[in-house]
Amino acid sequence: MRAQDGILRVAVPKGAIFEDALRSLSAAGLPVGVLRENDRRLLYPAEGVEFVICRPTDVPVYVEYGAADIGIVGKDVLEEGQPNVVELMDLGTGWCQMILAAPSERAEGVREAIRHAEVVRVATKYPRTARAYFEGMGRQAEIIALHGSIELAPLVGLADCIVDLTATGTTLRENDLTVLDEISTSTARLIANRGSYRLRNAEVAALAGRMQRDEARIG
Ligand SMILES: Nc1ncnc2c1ncn2[C@@H]1O[C@H](COP(=O)(O)OP(=O)(O)OP(=O)(O)O)[C@@H](O)[C@H]1O
Ligand SMILES: O=P(O)(O)OC[C@H]1O[C@H](OP(=O)(O)OP(=O)(O)O)[C@H](O)[C@@H]1O
Repeated sequence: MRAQDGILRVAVPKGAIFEDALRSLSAAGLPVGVLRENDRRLLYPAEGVEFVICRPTDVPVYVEYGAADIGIVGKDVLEEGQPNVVELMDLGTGWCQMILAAPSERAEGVREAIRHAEVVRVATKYPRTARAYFEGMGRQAEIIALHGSIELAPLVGLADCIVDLTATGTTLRENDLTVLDEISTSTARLIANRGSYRLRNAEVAALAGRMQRDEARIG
């Protein structure tokens, strides 16, 4: 485990929230100009800080274990993984919705199957979230865990429906899927390692204080 008294290390997610994460970190005065999303270089020492670029789902892992002091990650990932980290701030960026969806032509059938407590097959990248959603309704589901392109699964008979994220709605539309239910909404969060938060509180709190929230999406 690394000591928490060195240079602050920040985990930055590549992908959908990369640019917004850079904007937030830049607003806090961090020198993000060195970062390149698609470089093969993954560790970026900069002035007074060090950045790591990783997959979004891995950000909380680096932060929980103290390999990074702080990081930026979607609320959806936190709800799914339940990492032991401090959630410092809702940045308001990276808005998206977790939805239940099915092929439009079979949407009514899937709705009825769920209503009659039949076991439906659900493809998702978020198995815990999907299971909790069905259990919350007193329903059972067979969860098929996938890693991407979830919308494909019900089109080829791998699943009846999906639990996945939507933002613009383009992917649902392009694949003729209908939203059956809105499960939750997600925005990007600033998270901190518990030890870093305790031992470097002034530094971490000051940094969070300088970050600008995108108020439009904060409820
Ligand atoms: N279409 C979208 N528009 C805006 N934000 C999104 C969208 N899809 C996902 N997000 C948000 O951005 C985060 C990163 O999504 P992205 O699609 O880049 O990574 P991922 O492929 O889910 O992650 P991993 O590679 O670790 O599996 C998500 O956790 C979510 O909070
Ligand atoms: O509503 P939209 O704006 O179309 O965005 C929704 C898509 O974005 C995410 O996919 P991502 O880009 O992460 O690719 P993936 O399918 O490989 O996970 C999500 O899983 C949807 O597929």
